[in-house]
Amino acid sequence: MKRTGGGETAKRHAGERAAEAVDDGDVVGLGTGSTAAHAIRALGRRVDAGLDVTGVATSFQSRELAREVGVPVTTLDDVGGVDVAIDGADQFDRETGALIKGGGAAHAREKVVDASADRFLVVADPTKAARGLDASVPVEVLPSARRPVEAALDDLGGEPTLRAAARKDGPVVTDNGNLVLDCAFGALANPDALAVDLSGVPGVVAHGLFVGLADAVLVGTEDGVERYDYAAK
Ligand SMILES: O=C[C@H](O)[C@H](O)[C@H](O)COP(=O)(O)O
Repeated sequence: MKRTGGGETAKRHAGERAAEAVDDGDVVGLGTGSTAAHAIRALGRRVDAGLDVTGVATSFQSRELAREVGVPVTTLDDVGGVDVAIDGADQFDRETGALIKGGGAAHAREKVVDASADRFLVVADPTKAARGLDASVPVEVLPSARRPVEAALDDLGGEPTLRAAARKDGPVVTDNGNLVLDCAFGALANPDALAVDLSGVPGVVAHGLFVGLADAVLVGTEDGVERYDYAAK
């Protein structure tokens, strides 16, 4: 999947604002992607300044970055849930706060961590804002289930494409050892219903529709941050 651009300054503003919302003693879900990375770096600076936090990583990449910037990491096994999760999005519906995630193929672990959060803050740049959702939905599938899942996605009105690796011959393989089908549905008339349908397909590990999870989306701009609040969960 093509990673969307978005200005680095805007992403940094969003990430830094989210990191400011973390309290001393919090367990923090560490999202994946270029915008969440700004939040992890900002958290690292707050840890240097004395903040006591522990992170739960959502991917190999976010764990590596956390270690690099000095944010101690633990696992959901150890803590059960997080106080606040900070994560990016590929597209969000301004009206409802529904998200499409998984541009970095990390959405399975992200969903577990983000859903376990008391507060889930999404960080984004303005290119992610939309009226409704119409981006392709990443669907992580067991390798052995690829063909039947493709058929089921087709039955649901989607057009699945196996995500190819950028610097390896063959497909993207997720941190969980699975494949990703990017499924185009066009404009999503009912994301909630589609989310339920996708979750019910045998062989689907996780899909990138995050409906009713976000408490707020912080959209960085060149000058500051716009905040959208939602009544989540
Ligand atoms: O799998 C990756 C994640 O869902 C990311 O949070 C999402 O793709 C947004 O990434 P970025 O902030 O780099 O646009």
